[in-house]
Amino acid sequence: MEIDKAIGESEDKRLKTKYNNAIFVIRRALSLYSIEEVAFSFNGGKDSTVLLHLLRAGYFLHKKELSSSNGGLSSFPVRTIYFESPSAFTEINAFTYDAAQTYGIQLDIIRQDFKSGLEALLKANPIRAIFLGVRIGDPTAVGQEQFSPSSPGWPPFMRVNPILDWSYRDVWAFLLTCKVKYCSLYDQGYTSIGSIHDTVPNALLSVNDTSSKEKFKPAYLLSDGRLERAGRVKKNASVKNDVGSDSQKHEVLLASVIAVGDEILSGTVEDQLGLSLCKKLTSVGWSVQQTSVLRNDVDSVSEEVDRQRSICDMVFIYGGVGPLHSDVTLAGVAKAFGVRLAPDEEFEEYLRHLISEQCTGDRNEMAQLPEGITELLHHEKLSVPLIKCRNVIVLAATNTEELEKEWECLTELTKLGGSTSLMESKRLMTSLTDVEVAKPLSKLGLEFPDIYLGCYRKSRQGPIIITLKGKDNARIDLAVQGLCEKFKEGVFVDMK
Ligand SMILES: Cc1cc2nc3c(=O)[nH]c(=O)nc-3n(C[C@H](O)[C@H](O)[C@H](O)COP(=O)(O)O)c2cc1C
Ligand SMILES: Nc1ncnc2c1ncn2[C@@H]1O[C@H](COP(=O)(O)OP(=O)(O)OP(=O)(O)O)[C@@H](O)[C@H]1O
Ligand SMILES: [Mg+2]
Repeated sequence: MEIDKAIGESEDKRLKTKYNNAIFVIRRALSLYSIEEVAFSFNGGKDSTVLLHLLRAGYFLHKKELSSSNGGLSSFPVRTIYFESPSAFTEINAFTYDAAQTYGIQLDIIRQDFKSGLEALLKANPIRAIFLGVRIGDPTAVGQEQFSPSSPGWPPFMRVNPILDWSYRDVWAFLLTCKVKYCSLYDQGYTSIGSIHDTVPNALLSVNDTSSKEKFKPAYLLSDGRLERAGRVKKNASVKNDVGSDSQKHEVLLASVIAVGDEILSGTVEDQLGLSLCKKLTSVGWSVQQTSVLRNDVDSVSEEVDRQRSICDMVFIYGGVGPLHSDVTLAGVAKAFGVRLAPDEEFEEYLRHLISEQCTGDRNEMAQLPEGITELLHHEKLSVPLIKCRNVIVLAATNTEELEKEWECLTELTKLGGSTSLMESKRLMTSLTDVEVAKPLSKLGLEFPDIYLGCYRKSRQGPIIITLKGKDNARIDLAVQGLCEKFKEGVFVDMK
């Protein structure tokens, strides 16, 4: 079998591992289900094309083991389904039909939507499992395993995803190493192909050319595989790096700060990062709603993150980030969002640079990130990008110096401060007793509902410090004036 031979002869260790794992999944499926009970969902895309060749190789190896025959593979008996749509690219249709002919595949063309088509297919055939070329990073891969039952509301069958853990680069390494044909659109800058209405060549492959027609490099030259869908026209708005939508622009943004560390709870280590973060957030106009310290425990983290992410605009979490057994923060964040941790090739690359000589094996546990929700925020000053999972920022800092650097980069990258309207504030000190100020202060609160009034004392007998905060300086001045009028002159000292 030429594919098995090509991979065997390749020196790409990673590709060999991916290939062997995929073949293992295929052979497991072929042992669990009879050949009449399986189907292959083929659409001429690159992932589908990889799967076609893996399935042929897997089937060949499976058959060889059963019959100890050494013959070639002239036909491929796995039922192959193609959902043909009027909005498919002609190149995709042509490639799909061509491949079927080349490899002796009997194509079942379905001209219905996925769900209805599958319902009819399963009614008419004993199919129990369907092979798909779904990969981590695809929007539909979230929550899937290599064997995943179809979703509730879909006809019942097993989705088999042999290349779920393959990266964009793995796909191209396979297609190029095996020298197999793929759809011509990939050589014209298309990196992921949907319909003619939502797919254009990937702008990241654009070649600056003086002639009027824009040219593109082939898909396999895209260096950052995470951007393979950049050629898909987005259904809803653009990806934003800045926090706070326009509707929130004039509201105070709410933050929650979470520390993870048994050592903080036992008093062994003092948490200085929380204090520093609260100061920083406040200084750029955020309102910190809560700080919490959690045990190094996945469920504690997931429950707290889940709660805070729905209440606050942004959650900042630190501690418990790394490869140790106690480093559970990312697992907790993943669980809070109902996704799993999955290897992130790009992050792995950064870590490899950082700890290259200590890196053993082909998997780095630290490179596992919450799947489908993670955005890496790069900054030239950081050796490893910051991790942002929707509205949760995972900080790797372990001391205030490191935090300082991460914060600086974060504010530059996300406009943390720029998108919010800064709060104005004033502080007053008085030696009046708390009994004397209590009532007038609560009255002031009712008169100025838009002004935040905070009080604290440095000691039981010492002076009281009153903070007034709001978005409008004039309103703060008015509140201060209102407060002073309730007392004798000179009892409040302006602390600036
Ligand atoms: C064979 C097959 C099985 C599918 N099974 C499911 C499923 O179990 N659950 C689900 O939500 N979507 C299922 N889908 C739909 C895909 O997840 C996804 O919606 C589709 O591939 C995306 O195509 P689109 O971008 O054209 O909408 C299935 C699709 C195919 C082709
Ligand atoms: N119209 C379709 N007919 C049959 N199978 C399909 C169809 N659309 C999607 N699939 C299945 O879903 C998988 C994932 O689709 P997806 O579009 O992500 O990958 P692809 O088309 O193989 O490659 P690309 O990401 O380059 O478009 C396919 O590999 C295929 O198994
Ligand atoms: Mg596709």
